[in-house]
Amino acid sequence: ETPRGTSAMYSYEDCKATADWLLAQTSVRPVVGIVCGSGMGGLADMLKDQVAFNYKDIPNFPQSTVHGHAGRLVFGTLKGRPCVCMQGRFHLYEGYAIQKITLPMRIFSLLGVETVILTNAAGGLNQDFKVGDIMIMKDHINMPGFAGNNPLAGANDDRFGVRFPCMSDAYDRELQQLAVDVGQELGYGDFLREGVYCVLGGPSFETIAECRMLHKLGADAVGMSTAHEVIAARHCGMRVFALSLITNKAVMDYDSEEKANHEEVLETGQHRAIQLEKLVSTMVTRMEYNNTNA
Ligand SMILES: O=P(O)(O)O[C@@H]1C[C@H](O)[C@@H](CO)O1
Ligand SMILES: Nc1nc2[nH]cnc2c(=O)[nH]1
Repeated sequence: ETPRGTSAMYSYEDCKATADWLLAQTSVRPVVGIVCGSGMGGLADMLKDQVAFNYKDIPNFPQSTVHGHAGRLVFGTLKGRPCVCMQGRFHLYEGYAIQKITLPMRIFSLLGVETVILTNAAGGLNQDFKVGDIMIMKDHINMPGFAGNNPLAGANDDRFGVRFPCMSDAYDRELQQLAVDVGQELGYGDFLREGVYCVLGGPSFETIAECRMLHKLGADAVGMSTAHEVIAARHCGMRVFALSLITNKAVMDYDSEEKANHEEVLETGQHRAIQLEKLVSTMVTRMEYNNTNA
Protein backbone atom coordinates (compact mmCIF):
# COMPACT_ATOMS: atom_id res chain seq x y z
CA GLU A 1 0.00 0.00 0.00
CA THR A 2 1.22 3.49 -0.82
CA PRO A 3 0.68 6.36 1.63
CA ARG A 4 -2.47 7.30 -0.35
CA GLY A 5 -3.97 3.92 0.40
CA THR A 6 -3.76 2.61 -3.14
CA SER A 7 -1.91 -0.53 -4.10
CA ALA A 8 -1.53 0.75 -7.67
CA MET A 9 2.21 1.45 -7.30
CA TYR A 10 3.85 -1.39 -9.14
CA SER A 11 7.04 -2.66 -7.57
CA TYR A 12 10.40 -2.89 -9.33
CA GLU A 13 9.97 -6.67 -9.26
CA ASP A 14 6.55 -6.42 -11.00
CA CYS A 15 8.01 -4.18 -13.73
CA LYS A 16 11.02 -6.47 -14.14
CA ALA A 17 8.76 -9.53 -14.42
CA THR A 18 6.82 -7.84 -17.24
CA ALA A 19 10.00 -6.72 -19.02
CA ASP A 20 11.54 -10.19 -18.71
CA TRP A 21 8.33 -11.79 -19.99
CA LEU A 22 8.46 -9.55 -23.07
CA LEU A 23 12.18 -10.10 -23.65
CA ALA A 24 11.60 -13.86 -23.56
CA GLN A 25 9.03 -13.57 -26.40
CA THR A 26 11.06 -11.46 -28.83
CA SER A 27 14.65 -11.13 -29.94
CA VAL A 28 14.22 -7.36 -30.52
CA ARG A 29 16.24 -5.36 -27.95
CA PRO A 30 14.70 -1.88 -28.31
CA VAL A 31 16.76 1.28 -27.88
CA VAL A 32 13.90 3.61 -28.82
CA GLY A 33 10.39 3.59 -27.33
CA ILE A 34 7.55 5.37 -29.11
CA VAL A 35 4.12 6.27 -27.72
CA CYS A 36 1.33 6.95 -30.22
CA GLY A 37 -1.11 9.76 -29.45
CA SER A 38 -4.83 9.69 -30.25
CA GLY A 39 -5.29 8.88 -33.93
CA MET A 40 -1.54 8.41 -34.45
CA GLY A 41 -1.43 4.63 -34.14
CA GLY A 42 -0.11 4.46 -37.71
CA LEU A 43 3.34 5.29 -36.32
CA ALA A 44 3.55 1.67 -35.16
CA ASP A 45 2.97 0.44 -38.71
CA MET A 46 6.37 1.88 -39.69
CA LEU A 47 8.12 -0.92 -37.78
CA LYS A 48 9.51 -3.84 -39.81
CA ASP A 49 9.67 -7.49 -38.69
CA GLN A 50 6.98 -6.85 -36.11
CA VAL A 51 6.33 -8.87 -32.99
CA ALA A 52 3.13 -7.48 -31.44
CA PHE A 53 1.33 -8.15 -28.16
CA ASN A 54 -2.19 -7.20 -27.20
CA TYR A 55 -2.11 -5.34 -23.88
CA LYS A 56 -4.54 -7.86 -22.43
CA ASP A 57 -1.94 -10.62 -22.88
CA ILE A 58 0.93 -8.76 -21.16
CA PRO A 59 1.30 -9.43 -17.42
CA ASN A 60 0.53 -6.36 -15.24
CA PHE A 61 -0.36 -4.19 -18.27
CA PRO A 62 -3.46 -1.93 -18.21
CA GLN A 63 -6.01 -2.03 -21.06
CA SER A 64 -6.72 0.71 -23.61
CA THR A 65 -10.32 1.90 -23.40
CA VAL A 66 -10.27 4.92 -25.75
CA HIS A 67 -11.27 4.96 -29.44
CA GLY A 68 -8.13 5.67 -31.48
CA HIS A 69 -5.86 3.70 -29.07
CA ALA A 70 -5.54 0.12 -30.36
CA GLY A 71 -3.98 -1.47 -27.26
CA ARG A 72 -0.95 -3.19 -28.78
CA LEU A 73 2.71 -3.17 -27.91
CA VAL A 74 4.69 -3.55 -31.12
CA PHE A 75 8.38 -4.50 -31.32
CA GLY A 76 10.31 -4.18 -34.56
CA THR A 77 12.95 -2.20 -36.38
CA LEU A 78 12.79 1.27 -37.86
CA LYS A 79 15.39 1.68 -40.59
CA GLY A 80 17.38 -1.00 -38.78
CA ARG A 81 17.04 0.49 -35.27
CA PRO A 82 15.35 -1.79 -32.72
CA CYS A 83 12.21 -0.07 -31.37
CA VAL A 84 9.14 -0.71 -29.27
CA CYS A 85 5.92 1.19 -29.86
CA MET A 86 2.82 1.64 -27.71
CA GLN A 87 -0.15 1.70 -30.05
CA GLY A 88 -2.44 3.15 -27.43
CA ARG A 89 -1.72 4.85 -24.12
CA PHE A 90 -3.49 5.27 -20.80
CA HIS A 91 -5.07 8.41 -19.40
CA LEU A 92 -6.14 9.61 -15.96
CA TYR A 93 -9.75 10.00 -17.13
CA GLU A 94 -9.93 6.25 -17.86
CA GLY A 95 -9.88 5.84 -14.11
CA TYR A 96 -6.36 4.47 -13.84
CA ALA A 97 -4.08 5.47 -11.00
CA ILE A 98 -1.31 7.70 -12.30
CA GLN A 99 1.31 5.07 -11.36
CA LYS A 100 -0.46 2.61 -13.66
CA ILE A 101 -0.60 5.08 -16.55
CA THR A 102 3.17 5.51 -16.40
CA LEU A 103 4.07 1.86 -15.74
CA PRO A 104 5.02 1.30 -19.42
CA MET A 105 7.81 3.90 -19.10
CA ARG A 106 9.45 1.83 -16.36
CA ILE A 107 9.03 -1.29 -18.45
CA PHE A 108 10.59 0.51 -21.45
CA SER A 109 13.57 1.38 -19.30
CA LEU A 110 13.96 -2.23 -18.13
CA LEU A 111 13.76 -3.39 -21.77
CA GLY A 112 16.86 -1.29 -22.46
CA VAL A 113 15.17 1.71 -24.09
CA GLU A 114 17.41 4.82 -24.03
CA THR A 115 15.21 7.35 -25.81
CA VAL A 116 11.45 7.82 -25.63
CA ILE A 117 9.47 9.62 -28.31
CA LEU A 118 6.03 10.62 -27.06
CA THR A 119 3.26 11.97 -29.26
CA ASN A 120 -0.13 13.41 -28.38
CA ALA A 121 -3.13 15.19 -29.78
CA ALA A 122 -3.65 18.60 -28.20
CA GLY A 123 -5.77 21.72 -28.43
CA GLY A 124 -3.93 24.85 -29.61
CA LEU A 125 -3.98 27.72 -27.10
CA ASN A 126 -1.33 29.77 -28.89
CA GLN A 127 -3.27 31.99 -31.29
CA ASP A 128 -0.57 31.60 -33.97
CA PHE A 129 -1.09 27.83 -34.10
CA LYS A 130 -3.26 26.21 -36.77
CA VAL A 131 -4.97 22.82 -36.84
CA GLY A 132 -2.43 20.35 -38.25
CA ASP A 133 0.61 22.11 -36.75
CA ILE A 134 3.19 19.88 -35.09
CA MET A 135 4.48 21.39 -31.84
CA ILE A 136 7.84 20.26 -30.52
CA MET A 137 7.36 20.16 -26.74
CA LYS A 138 10.02 22.24 -24.99
CA ASP A 139 8.38 22.03 -21.57
CA HIS A 140 5.19 21.13 -19.72
CA ILE A 141 2.85 22.36 -16.99
CA ASN A 142 1.69 19.40 -14.92
CA MET A 143 -1.65 20.59 -13.48
CA PRO A 144 -2.60 17.30 -11.76
CA GLY A 145 0.86 17.40 -10.16
CA PHE A 146 -0.01 20.72 -8.48
CA ALA A 147 -2.67 18.79 -6.56
CA GLY A 148 -0.29 15.97 -5.64
CA ASN A 149 -1.20 13.65 -8.50
CA ASN A 150 2.36 12.92 -9.61
CA PRO A 151 3.42 9.49 -10.94
CA LEU A 152 6.31 9.44 -8.46
CA ALA A 153 4.09 9.97 -5.40
CA GLY A 154 4.47 7.11 -2.95
CA ALA A 155 7.55 5.23 -1.81
CA ASN A 156 10.59 5.80 -4.04
CA ASP A 157 12.58 2.82 -5.30
CA ASP A 158 16.13 4.03 -5.97
CA ARG A 159 16.58 1.28 -8.56
CA PHE A 160 14.31 3.37 -10.83
CA GLY A 161 15.67 6.78 -9.88
CA VAL A 162 16.15 9.44 -7.24
CA ARG A 163 13.45 10.71 -4.86
CA PHE A 164 13.53 14.29 -6.23
CA PRO A 165 14.30 14.22 -9.95
CA CYS A 166 15.14 17.43 -11.79
CA MET A 167 12.63 18.45 -14.48
CA SER A 168 14.23 21.62 -15.88
CA ASP A 169 16.09 19.44 -18.37
CA ALA A 170 13.20 17.01 -19.04
CA TYR A 171 12.99 17.69 -22.78
CA ASP A 172 16.29 16.87 -24.45
CA ARG A 173 17.56 20.00 -26.24
CA GLU A 174 19.62 18.11 -28.82
CA LEU A 175 16.58 16.08 -29.83
CA GLN A 176 14.50 19.27 -30.13
CA GLN A 177 17.17 20.72 -32.43
CA LEU A 178 17.27 17.48 -34.41
CA ALA A 179 13.48 17.75 -34.90
CA VAL A 180 13.86 21.33 -36.13
CA ASP A 181 16.65 20.33 -38.55
CA VAL A 182 14.82 17.27 -39.86
CA GLY A 183 11.57 19.25 -40.13
CA GLN A 184 13.31 21.96 -42.19
CA GLU A 185 14.90 19.37 -44.48
CA LEU A 186 11.55 17.69 -45.04
CA GLY A 187 9.95 21.03 -45.88
CA TYR A 188 7.73 21.11 -42.77
CA GLY A 189 8.79 24.62 -41.72
CA ASP A 190 5.29 26.02 -42.29
CA PHE A 191 3.66 23.76 -39.74
CA LEU A 192 6.45 22.93 -37.29
CA ARG A 193 6.21 24.90 -34.02
CA GLU A 194 7.59 24.65 -30.52
CA GLY A 195 5.89 25.33 -27.23
CA VAL A 196 4.69 24.40 -23.76
CA TYR A 197 2.15 21.62 -23.21
CA CYS A 198 -0.25 21.71 -20.30
CA VAL A 199 -1.79 18.46 -19.05
CA LEU A 200 -5.23 18.32 -17.43
CA GLY A 201 -7.12 15.28 -16.18
CA GLY A 202 -9.95 15.31 -18.76
CA PRO A 203 -12.12 13.79 -20.12
CA SER A 204 -14.18 16.97 -20.47
CA PHE A 205 -12.57 19.46 -22.81
CA GLU A 206 -11.82 22.92 -21.40
CA THR A 207 -14.23 25.75 -20.82
CA ILE A 208 -13.52 29.08 -22.46
CA ALA A 209 -12.40 30.56 -19.14
CA GLU A 210 -10.03 27.61 -18.56
CA CYS A 211 -8.47 28.04 -22.02
CA ARG A 212 -7.93 31.75 -21.39
CA MET A 213 -6.36 31.01 -18.02
CA LEU A 214 -4.01 28.30 -19.37
CA HIS A 215 -2.89 30.60 -22.17
CA LYS A 216 -2.12 33.37 -19.67
CA LEU A 217 -0.13 30.87 -17.60
CA GLY A 218 2.20 30.24 -20.53
CA ALA A 219 0.77 27.11 -22.14
CA ASP A 220 0.71 26.85 -25.94
CA ALA A 221 -1.23 23.58 -26.11
CA VAL A 222 -3.51 21.62 -23.79
CA GLY A 223 -3.98 17.86 -23.56
CA MET A 224 -4.64 14.92 -21.27
CA SER A 225 -1.44 12.86 -21.32
CA THR A 226 2.33 12.81 -21.93
CA ALA A 227 3.60 14.95 -19.04
CA HIS A 228 3.09 12.08 -16.57
CA GLU A 229 4.97 9.73 -18.89
CA VAL A 230 7.77 12.27 -19.27
CA ILE A 231 8.18 12.47 -15.48
CA ALA A 232 8.35 8.69 -15.12
CA ALA A 233 10.71 8.36 -18.10
CA ARG A 234 13.10 11.03 -16.79
CA HIS A 235 12.99 9.49 -13.32
CA CYS A 236 14.51 6.33 -14.76
CA GLY A 237 17.03 8.20 -16.87
CA MET A 238 15.66 7.91 -20.38
CA ARG A 239 16.11 10.73 -22.91
CA VAL A 240 12.81 12.32 -23.90
CA PHE A 241 11.48 13.90 -27.07
CA ALA A 242 7.79 14.79 -27.29
CA LEU A 243 5.52 16.42 -29.82
CA SER A 244 1.89 17.55 -29.93
CA LEU A 245 -0.24 17.44 -33.01
CA ILE A 246 -2.56 20.44 -32.81
CA THR A 247 -5.84 18.72 -33.65
CA ASN A 248 -8.18 21.60 -32.78
CA LYS A 249 -8.01 25.22 -31.71
CA ALA A 250 -8.90 25.75 -28.08
CA VAL A 251 -12.03 27.90 -27.89
CA MET A 252 -11.06 31.25 -26.34
CA ASP A 253 -13.93 33.44 -27.42
CA TYR A 254 -17.60 33.51 -26.34
CA ASP A 255 -18.67 34.36 -29.91
CA SER A 256 -16.98 31.26 -31.34
CA GLU A 257 -19.12 28.49 -32.83
CA GLU A 258 -16.28 25.94 -32.55
CA LYS A 259 -16.67 22.91 -30.27
CA ALA A 260 -13.86 20.51 -29.37
CA ASN A 261 -14.66 16.87 -30.17
CA HIS A 262 -12.77 13.58 -30.29
CA GLU A 263 -13.77 12.84 -33.92
CA GLU A 264 -11.99 15.98 -35.12
CA VAL A 265 -8.97 14.97 -33.05
CA LEU A 266 -8.78 11.58 -34.75
CA GLU A 267 -9.35 13.06 -38.23
CA THR A 268 -6.48 15.54 -37.86
CA GLY A 269 -4.26 12.61 -36.85
CA GLN A 270 -5.14 10.88 -40.15
CA HIS A 271 -4.36 14.02 -42.18
CA ARG A 272 -0.89 14.47 -40.70
CA ALA A 273 -0.06 10.75 -40.41
CA ILE A 274 2.45 10.62 -43.27
CA GLN A 275 4.39 13.71 -42.16
CA LEU A 276 4.45 12.56 -38.53
CA GLU A 277 5.79 9.17 -39.54
CA LYS A 278 8.47 10.73 -41.75
CA LEU A 279 9.56 13.16 -39.03
CA VAL A 280 9.77 10.45 -36.35
CA SER A 281 11.45 7.82 -38.54
CA THR A 282 14.06 10.27 -39.85
CA MET A 283 14.82 11.41 -36.31
CA VAL A 284 15.26 7.79 -35.17
CA THR A 285 17.83 7.12 -37.89
CA ARG A 286 19.80 10.27 -37.01
CA MET A 287 19.89 9.84 -33.22
CA GLU A 288 23.02 8.73 -31.42
CA TYR A 289 22.88 5.60 -29.27
CA ASN A 290 25.08 4.00 -26.64
CA ASN A 291 23.68 0.52 -27.03
CA THR A 292 25.62 -1.65 -29.48
CA ASN A 293 22.33 -3.27 -30.64
CA ALA A 294 21.48 -0.01 -32.36
O1 LIG B 1 -3.43 10.24 -25.98
P1 LIG B 1 -3.59 11.68 -26.39
O2 LIG B 1 -3.04 12.63 -25.40
O3 LIG B 1 -3.08 11.93 -27.79
O4 LIG B 1 -5.18 11.91 -26.45
C1 LIG B 1 -5.81 13.18 -26.52
C2 LIG B 1 -6.38 13.53 -25.16
C3 LIG B 1 -7.63 12.68 -25.13
O5 LIG B 1 -7.32 11.36 -24.80
C4 LIG B 1 -8.11 12.72 -26.53
C5 LIG B 1 -9.13 13.80 -26.74
O6 LIG B 1 -9.60 13.79 -28.07
O7 LIG B 1 -6.95 13.03 -27.34
N1 LIG C 1 -7.50 18.73 -22.96
C1 LIG C 1 -7.52 18.67 -24.28
N2 LIG C 1 -7.07 17.57 -24.88
C2 LIG C 1 -7.10 17.54 -26.22
N3 LIG C 1 -6.69 16.60 -27.06
C3 LIG C 1 -6.94 17.02 -28.31
N4 LIG C 1 -7.50 18.23 -28.29
C4 LIG C 1 -7.61 18.58 -26.98
C5 LIG C 1 -8.10 19.74 -26.31
O1 LIG C 1 -8.59 20.71 -26.91
N5 LIG C 1 -8.04 19.73 -24.96
